[in-house]
Amino acid sequence: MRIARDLPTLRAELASLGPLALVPTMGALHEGHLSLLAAARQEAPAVAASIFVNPLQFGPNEDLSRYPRQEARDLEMLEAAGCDLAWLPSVEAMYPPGRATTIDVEGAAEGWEGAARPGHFRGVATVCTKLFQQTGAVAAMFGEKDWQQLQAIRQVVRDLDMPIRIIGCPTVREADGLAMSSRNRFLSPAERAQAAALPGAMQAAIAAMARGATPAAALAEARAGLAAAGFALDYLALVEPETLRACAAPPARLIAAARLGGVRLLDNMPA
Ligand SMILES: Nc1ncnc2c1ncn2[C@@H]1O[C@H](COP(=O)(O)OP(=O)(O)OP(=O)(O)O)[C@@H](O)[C@H]1O
Ligand SMILES: CC(C)(CO)[C@@H](O)C(=O)[O-]
Ligand code: BAL
Repeated sequence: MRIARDLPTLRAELASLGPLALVPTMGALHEGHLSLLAAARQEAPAVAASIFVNPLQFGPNEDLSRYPRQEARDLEMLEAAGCDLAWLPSVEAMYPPGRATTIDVEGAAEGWEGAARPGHFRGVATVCTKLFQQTGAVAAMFGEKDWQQLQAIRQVVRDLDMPIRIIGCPTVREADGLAMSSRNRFLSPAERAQAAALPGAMQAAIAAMARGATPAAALAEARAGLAAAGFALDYLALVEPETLRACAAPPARLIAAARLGGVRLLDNMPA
């Protein structure tokens, strides 16, 4: 596996690779990331992964400094997964002094995560645009776990006529249903045992609606159950899958964000 940490090296390595599918990550890799790498193999002859903890997408009071970093282990995992190229830019390589351009995305990026984390999707859209430009990837893989992010990136690529295919990949879950996430490691053992109640409550709400319960009643019951289980719910809502506009009833996407202890969990499911 080739490793590049600056743009000249990246360009030199790219010259000897064929068309590329890119897996953008912030590192601290797990099975969810590996599923994106496996899917990338189906999209192009060469596979690249980027690891970059992007300061631009973190708010001033968020967890940038404690975001998990484990580069040596990540590189071993990428190598074992058959990745051809690892792109690990420094913050200076990604954002040299004097930069003055960002990508502001509205539409799918409005509300929900966009409201809870002001500036977050500006940071995500800017870094993804740069990663697409830097690598010239023909396809990029994103997890459905971050559903609004996936739709926001599709919005950017559509609006800016970018010649890249955006591929959404299913959420990989732990045995008890919790969506895998790099931040799950910050759950205490008691919180970890409790965490699967989030997807559990979402599934129960979807099942109740399928049996004829009104969405309002089904979601109210899920909210009450989660509050009783110790979650601080940011949102639990039915939305149109692509626009992320709130909608009254299925068919829809059920999206949720909830805090358990110091950890913010995201999840979503078709409803
Ligand atoms: N459980 C998962 N299943 C499928 N894809 C995932 C999963 N978790 C993360 N991804 C995807 O991997 C890519 C990189 O995500 P990232 O590096 O932020 O990992 P993460 O586990 O989502 O970490 P975080 O704790 O920041 O949410 C994103 O496209 C994300 O949606
Ligand atoms: C897409 C991404 C790598 C951009 O920094 C990040 O938001 C993530 O890991 O989901
Ligand atoms: N996977 C989403 C990246 C973030 O939380 O900033």
